[in-house]
Amino acid sequence: MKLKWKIIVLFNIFFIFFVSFKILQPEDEDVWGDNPLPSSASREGRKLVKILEEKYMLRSEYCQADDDPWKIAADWVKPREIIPENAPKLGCVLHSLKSGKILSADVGYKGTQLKLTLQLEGGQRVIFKPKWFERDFVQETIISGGDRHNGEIATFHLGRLLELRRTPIAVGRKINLKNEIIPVASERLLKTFFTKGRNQCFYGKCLYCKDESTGVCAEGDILEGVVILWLPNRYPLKVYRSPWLRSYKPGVTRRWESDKDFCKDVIMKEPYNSGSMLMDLVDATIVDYLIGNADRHHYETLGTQSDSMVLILDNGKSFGNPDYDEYTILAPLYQCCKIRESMWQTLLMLRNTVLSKTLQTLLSQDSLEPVLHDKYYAALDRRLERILLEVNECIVAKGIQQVITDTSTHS
Ligand SMILES: Nc1ncnc2c1ncn2[C@@H]1O[C@H](COP(=O)(O)OP(=O)(O)OP(=O)(O)O)[C@@H](O)[C@H]1O
Ligand SMILES: [Mn+2]
Repeated sequence: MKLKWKIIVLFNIFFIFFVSFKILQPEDEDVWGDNPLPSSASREGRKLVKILEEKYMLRSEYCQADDDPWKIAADWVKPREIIPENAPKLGCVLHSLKSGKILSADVGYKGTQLKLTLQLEGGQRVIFKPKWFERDFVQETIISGGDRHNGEIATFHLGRLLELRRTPIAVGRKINLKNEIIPVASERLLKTFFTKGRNQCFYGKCLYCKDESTGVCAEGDILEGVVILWLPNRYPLKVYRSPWLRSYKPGVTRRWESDKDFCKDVIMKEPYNSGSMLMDLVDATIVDYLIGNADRHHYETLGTQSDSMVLILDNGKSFGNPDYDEYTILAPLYQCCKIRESMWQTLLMLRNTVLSKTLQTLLSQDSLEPVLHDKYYAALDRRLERILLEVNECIVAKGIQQVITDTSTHS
């Protein structure tokens, strides 16, 4: 064959290989299934999701022989965070929470809702909030209904993604009431056990725990719920009434609901006139709007310093309706028109479904997956946009200097 023909044949072979490779190459968009990111954001978004998954997914569930999970978790707690940004042992702690032997079980310690206080092997105290609803159950109103155990799990991981890390460590667990609770239950808890058909039930002791009609039932002996790690006692919790408290009485409204200048008064007074409290409340508001929690009537700080963090404790009244967004939850944000720069940047980063995609991956690691009904992922992305819209409106009205506050000062 002449050289010229050899070159033509070789060129054709190369061309065929090149075209076949391009045809067989997997489409990037496949990763997103039916719901691709907008094309302009897709490449950047995919990269971000990958980075965040890399950062936040649990690598190993298992503890090393010399790991003490309870000491690890207690050492994590600092005045402004419950877990560190980088927590490679989180898998070990969550695994211990969901599988640790239950040494004793008692009625809930505080609060109005049914819960258990458990002591796990190694002496760790935890709370167990039981499952009441299926994932697709829609609550009648924003403040009605019992706790959603899955909301506690989702909010813990959402708190990590938002770089707040002020939500208590929570993990799904199925407990066998007959084998794991009844043999170690306190007398006062045991007294509240009863059966309904073949299901084991109990009604515990709390404000709303009355009798069998207010009890919760397992499926057979197995009760699904969330285990929440108790915070170490070295920091006393201090309770504050939220300035944006709802009235809870039909027909009665509170001042913040009608007074657009309400925040002006709040920021003049203790404890909001200095320290980190006001901006911590704005952070909590953002979490609450995303999860649909209109029930943060009180909040607690970890410790009593002016920069002690506002804990985002008790997230059970969440994820009750994926199709309804309660605007007034955002009142501290749109009335005060202030947001920390770090929070703003994080929210901007999580746009274009990065939030929902990443959270979905993180939640898929919980043994109770799916933790949330699919509809809530669209709700999270929609609510995130709404928050950013409010921030923009504030910037237009007041100027960026007034609205975006410096992270380093917390306030
Ligand atoms: N992880 C925790 N570590 C330490 N203390 C906690 C923890 N979780 C809850 N508590 C304490 O127990 C109280 C009641 O817990 P929680 O708010 O979850 O219960 P609740 O029954 O839903 O309360 P409420 O009726 O006020 O809504 C909290 O206000 C807090 O003081
Ligand atoms: Mn509650």
